[in-house]
Amino acid sequence: MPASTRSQTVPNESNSEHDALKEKMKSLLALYEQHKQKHGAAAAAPPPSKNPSLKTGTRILVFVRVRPLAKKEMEAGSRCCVRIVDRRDVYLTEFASEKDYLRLKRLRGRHFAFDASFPDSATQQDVYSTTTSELVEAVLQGRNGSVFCYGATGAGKTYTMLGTVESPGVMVLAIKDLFNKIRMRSYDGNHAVHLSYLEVYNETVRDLLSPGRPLVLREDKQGIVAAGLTQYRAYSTDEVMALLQQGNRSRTTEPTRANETSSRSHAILQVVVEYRVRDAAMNIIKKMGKLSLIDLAGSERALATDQRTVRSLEGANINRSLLALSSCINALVEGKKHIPYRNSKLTQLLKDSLGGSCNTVMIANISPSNLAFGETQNTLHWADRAKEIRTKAINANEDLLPVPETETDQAKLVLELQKENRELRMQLARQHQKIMTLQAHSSAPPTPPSATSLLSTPPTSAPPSEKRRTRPSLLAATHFTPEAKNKGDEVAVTIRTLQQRVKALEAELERVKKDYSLQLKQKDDVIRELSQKGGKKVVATRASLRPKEANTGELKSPSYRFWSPVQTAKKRSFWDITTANSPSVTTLNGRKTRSHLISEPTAHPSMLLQPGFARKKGDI
Ligand SMILES: Nc1ncnc2c1ncn2[C@@H]1O[C@H](COP(=O)(O)OP(=O)(O)OP(=O)(O)O)[C@@H](O)[C@H]1O
Repeated sequence: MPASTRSQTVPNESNSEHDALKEKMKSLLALYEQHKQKHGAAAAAPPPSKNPSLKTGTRILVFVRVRPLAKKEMEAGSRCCVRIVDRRDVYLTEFASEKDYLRLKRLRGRHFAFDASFPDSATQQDVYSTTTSELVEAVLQGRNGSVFCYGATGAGKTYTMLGTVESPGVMVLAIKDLFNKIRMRSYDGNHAVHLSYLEVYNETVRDLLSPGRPLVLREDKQGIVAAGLTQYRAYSTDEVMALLQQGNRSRTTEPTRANETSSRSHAILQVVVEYRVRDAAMNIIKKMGKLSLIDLAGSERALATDQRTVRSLEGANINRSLLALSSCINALVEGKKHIPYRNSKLTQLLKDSLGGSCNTVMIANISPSNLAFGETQNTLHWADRAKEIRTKAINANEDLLPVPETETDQAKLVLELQKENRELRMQLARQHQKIMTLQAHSSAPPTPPSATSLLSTPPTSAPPSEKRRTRPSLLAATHFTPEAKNKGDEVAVTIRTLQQRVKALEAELERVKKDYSLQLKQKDDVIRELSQKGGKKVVATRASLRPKEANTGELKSPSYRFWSPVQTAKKRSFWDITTANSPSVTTLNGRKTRSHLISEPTAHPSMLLQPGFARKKGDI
């Protein structure tokens, strides 16, 4: 066959094949169209999600932390019965008892899987970043978060939550992170941070920032709240740390057989962040996120602790609230309609964290010692069960409040005025410092002139006008001319001059003080007026919180930032508690608190005192 003929035949065959394919495609498309019309859009949509978390909310994240073997445990010849596998699983080994001759040398073990598990070498930062840092970020987006530490006495709950000065725990790291994140986001003071710290002891709720009468729980729009609980407006990490330290000292502790300074109460630190954002319609919206950090009391069995005295009642109450917590967890896991939150104060307070729309994290603390096998097994079982709890689907702050523009402007103005007030107070403090220095110099005996002072004697030939303009220097007054050096009367004259200058400066300071006080008062009035105009209580302002008093112009303690709606029986300010009024051995209503461990006053408010926190690594 010639090439030309062949070349003609091939396209003819291919064309018919091509047409057949085209026909097939057409019929398939028609079929598809028919199917689409019959089943509608759903046919093309992906199948409904089988992930229950999308329907029922997010799962509680459960982590386990193993603490190092304690000295006592090592001395008692205990063995390590816990192993962390792949940073997730916990392998618990039950060693046969030496007296159990039948099972001698036989081992039993069990695997538990968690979201992550931390070996005894894990740092506080490791624990914080894995468990809590995401919650802090979510709080800044208006979502609530809770972290609670569970475990037997001495398992390391307080260490994990509060930590030590050298290794601060989750509470401190979370607040540090929160302030850093706020600083990065807003430079205009848009975020307000309020803080409260309470304990539940023997079924009573106590304010740890302002210890006094027990608080009553009531339910309002925001959930269960402790009426009269101090809300502290915080501005920096340092002051929060000092507050935590102070609050922790007021916490009820008792030596138990299992732990020398065992926390006998459940402690709840709540940090509320309020801020304003613009929505799509450019309205200003108020948002709020709440972070709850909870250090539960030891979950040990009654026998492990001292059962003879007050401890029996205390232990019963701890067990009661933890039992109530277990019942709630069981009811939540089983999907029951009624969750028995009302069975204890603790569960009432944790209602939001367990069943509400909240990101919840649980850190179960365990000891690695085989002597604590029973407690460890209980904790792991409990934690394993808690994994199944699902909190409500997160609905980033349902109650967003639109804020009218005028109110925002007012709020901004209030913030600016507050800032200005702070600066004025600082200036006042500096002036005060100056006069103190002057007074110290005037009461000191005149020092003989040094070579340098002799050389630096100011020229006497300066024109009178210049002399008047320059402020008389104190140092200049102590300079002696060589001729006057040996003359006693010259010294006396100099002292007199000095005293006159001090007096003049004191008068000047008095005038400055009066000026500043007047300015501060005026600004306070403006702030108060603006707050009242907005129809809202501005919790943070000094004027709205401080009782009316004569303005002496003296520096005030930061106690004005405590906001207690209900007066407590014996209300003390922050500084009162940490200094003069603080008894060296504290028993509050018969309770022992950590403050009995403190012998020296705090050197600097920003320093975390060891006794206020978990004991040192070496002590265990
Ligand atoms: N991860 C850890 N690294 C080093 N030391 C730790 C660790 N965890 C706990 N400890 C130490 O173990 C001891 C007991 O810890 P902690 O007081 O935190 O226990 P607890 O669970 O809070 O006990 P309680 O319920 O009785 O208050 C402390 O001395 C603490 O410093």
